[in-house]
Amino acid sequence: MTVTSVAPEATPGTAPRAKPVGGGLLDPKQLWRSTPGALRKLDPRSLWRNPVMLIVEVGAVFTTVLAITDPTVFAWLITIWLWLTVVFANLAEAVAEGRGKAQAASLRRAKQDAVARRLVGWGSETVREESVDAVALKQGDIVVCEAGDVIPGDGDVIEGIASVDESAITGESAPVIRESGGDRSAVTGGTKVLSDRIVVRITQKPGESFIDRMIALVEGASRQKTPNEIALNILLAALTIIFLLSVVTLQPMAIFAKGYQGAAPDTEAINADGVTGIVLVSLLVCLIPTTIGALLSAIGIAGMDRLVQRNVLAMSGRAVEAAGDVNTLLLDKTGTITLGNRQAAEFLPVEGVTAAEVADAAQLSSLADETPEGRSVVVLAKNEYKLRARDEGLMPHAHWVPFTAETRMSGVDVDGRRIRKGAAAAVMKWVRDNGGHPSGDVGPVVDGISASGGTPLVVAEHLDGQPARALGVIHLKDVVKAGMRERFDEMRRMGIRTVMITGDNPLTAKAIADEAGVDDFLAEAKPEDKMALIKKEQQGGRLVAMTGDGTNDAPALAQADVGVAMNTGTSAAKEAGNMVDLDSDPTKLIEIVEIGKQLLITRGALTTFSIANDIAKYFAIIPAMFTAVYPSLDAMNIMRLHSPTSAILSAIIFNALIIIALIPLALRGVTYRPSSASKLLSRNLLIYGLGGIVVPFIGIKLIDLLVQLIPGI
Ligand SMILES: Nc1ncnc2c1ncn2[C@@H]1O[C@H](COP(=O)(O)OP(=O)(O)OP(=O)(O)O)[C@@H](O)[C@H]1O
Ligand SMILES: [K+]
Ligand SMILES: [Mg+2]
Repeated sequence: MTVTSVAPEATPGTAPRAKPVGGGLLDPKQLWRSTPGALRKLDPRSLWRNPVMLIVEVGAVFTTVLAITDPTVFAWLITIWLWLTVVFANLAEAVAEGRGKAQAASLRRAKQDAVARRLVGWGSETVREESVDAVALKQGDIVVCEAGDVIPGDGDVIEGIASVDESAITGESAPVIRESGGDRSAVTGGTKVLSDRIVVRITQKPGESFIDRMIALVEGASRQKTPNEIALNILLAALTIIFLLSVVTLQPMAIFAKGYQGAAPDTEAINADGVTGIVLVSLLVCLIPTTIGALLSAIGIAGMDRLVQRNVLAMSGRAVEAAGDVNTLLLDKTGTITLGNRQAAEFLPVEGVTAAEVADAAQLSSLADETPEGRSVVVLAKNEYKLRARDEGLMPHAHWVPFTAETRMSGVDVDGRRIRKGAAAAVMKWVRDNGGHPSGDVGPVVDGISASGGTPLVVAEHLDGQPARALGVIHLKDVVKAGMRERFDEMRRMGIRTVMITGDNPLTAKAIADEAGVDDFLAEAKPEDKMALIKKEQQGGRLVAMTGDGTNDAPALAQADVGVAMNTGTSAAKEAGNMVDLDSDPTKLIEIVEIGKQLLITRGALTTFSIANDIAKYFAIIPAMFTAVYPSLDAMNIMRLHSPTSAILSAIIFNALIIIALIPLALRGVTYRPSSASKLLSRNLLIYGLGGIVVPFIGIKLIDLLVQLIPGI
């Protein structure tokens, strides 16, 4: 089996976007621009959501008071660095938020002062047009938009067809078609009609438009803590309490040590009253998990931001996390795994019928079929058999039967002749229901096409007063996208099961599934089968991700843990899902899962690093502090720091600087290669756990070498 190669531009979204991601290294200018925001976040009313940092702030207030009442160089330096610790933490969050600000500003421009042309009395004899402010529109209002108008709100087209410039939200300059009925009826407020005229029924509530939600999202304003973040915060708070207690127990030890040693001279760290207040606060700040406390929300915002960079809007942080935990990926065959422009390649007649007759019937039945499949049938018949497409407009008696995923057929009833084309099982049933007998040579042709991965469409006709009969088969060819097998191998290494879903027959499904390398497939699936499959997976405790665009996908999108709606889809689909892909590229789901994984892994890695850091600091400072009073501890004082005060100050400075040093990593995410969860865990424990223990020893020692030059330390 080989993966068919196609031109690279044929696989939208599988290649990384060229868009500037601004990830990379942190721009110092960005730090500077975010500083006012970081200072505003010192307000305890906003800091209370971050318990670890709130404790640091309370400590900083406390040492400020101590430093004022009993000013020493040591007290002031500690105080300054404690405040810097909180500012650096706020800076991490502010920088992460700042990246969405520019995007929010350009979105605001798109929605500025639009005027709506509201139609009063729609549906009655006397329709009147009035001009109203777009913000005054209510759900259910009817508006009209003509070339040059900005669409004043989200809604569904109920009359007409127009080309629309959606670049304001998608960044894509090519115009798109929006028309009443079907899956292309949704329009977004702030986009611009380029040609023709449409009548739109507003579906949004005032102030809750798609653009409003986008602005709130990219600004991080509507970001709620996710359940995992809350759990991690609780864990951090618990660790904080443990460290708090362990710091408090140092006090009697210190007093005892002083009494026992008696003669040892007082230091600024330990005097006859025990450990000084400044030192107690410093120790506490060193030991509580400040690093992850500082970076946690930046990591979450950055994850959302990475999705936005790829033109995906996550409606909640929870959705992004769920993407990282997904176990099962449901992927449509046509358009996701295959290129999707399934083209008619051949007309194969049954015995007693000519290929030209099949082509003629197939073309007639496809005149009103706007699906890519239908159009390709018309074109092939024209090219191969010189059949000029009849104008459907000239056939007023014709009753067109549109294709639905439910019936899996389309066709026409005209002048005593009924023609159907569609999935073999569906059309053969129609033949039998209309008095016909399945002809013997249809089966092998259908199976032959299917086994090669093609889609067979059986063409049948039913003339008045005669039994229905199959005429032949259309061979629809589709091509598996390049690089699919590699992507699915990657998914497998991450422990994710991929399931291909298709309305096609089991033979075609199997051929494509084998070629693409998915783990499993579901053939002859109707929309409701998707829903059933999702529920079954979820009952086994698995998280499921899927994409969809049609109204009939909406229930499944709502049921899935990660439901990615295509922006071209219906408003029902967009409402139901928890993410929207502005590029409407179903392959994006794979990238979304990768981004979610990276978010979780980054958070895990930095938590490990932070806690390992705190433990290392404990062993770095405590011996240095107590050797003054307990000379026997000298053997443990492997770091040979200059003095107890320099040891503590160095640790506090290190503790603050490591936050700044890790902001780029928190924003960019740790790099990872797809592998199983347990392998990743052990690898991260090794790198970030061990690194977290070693780095503070080196960092504190280096800072100590500088700090000891300050007089009074
Ligand atoms: N325009 C059409 N007219 C008649 N039959 C069609 C048409 N398009 C598709 N079919 C038939 O209906 C079946 C189901 O189509 P449907 O679009 O639901 O699924 P699919 O395209 O095979 O897979 P996917 O769910 O990935 O889109 C197809 O396999 C084909 O046999
Ligand atoms: K710390
Ligand atoms: Mg389809």
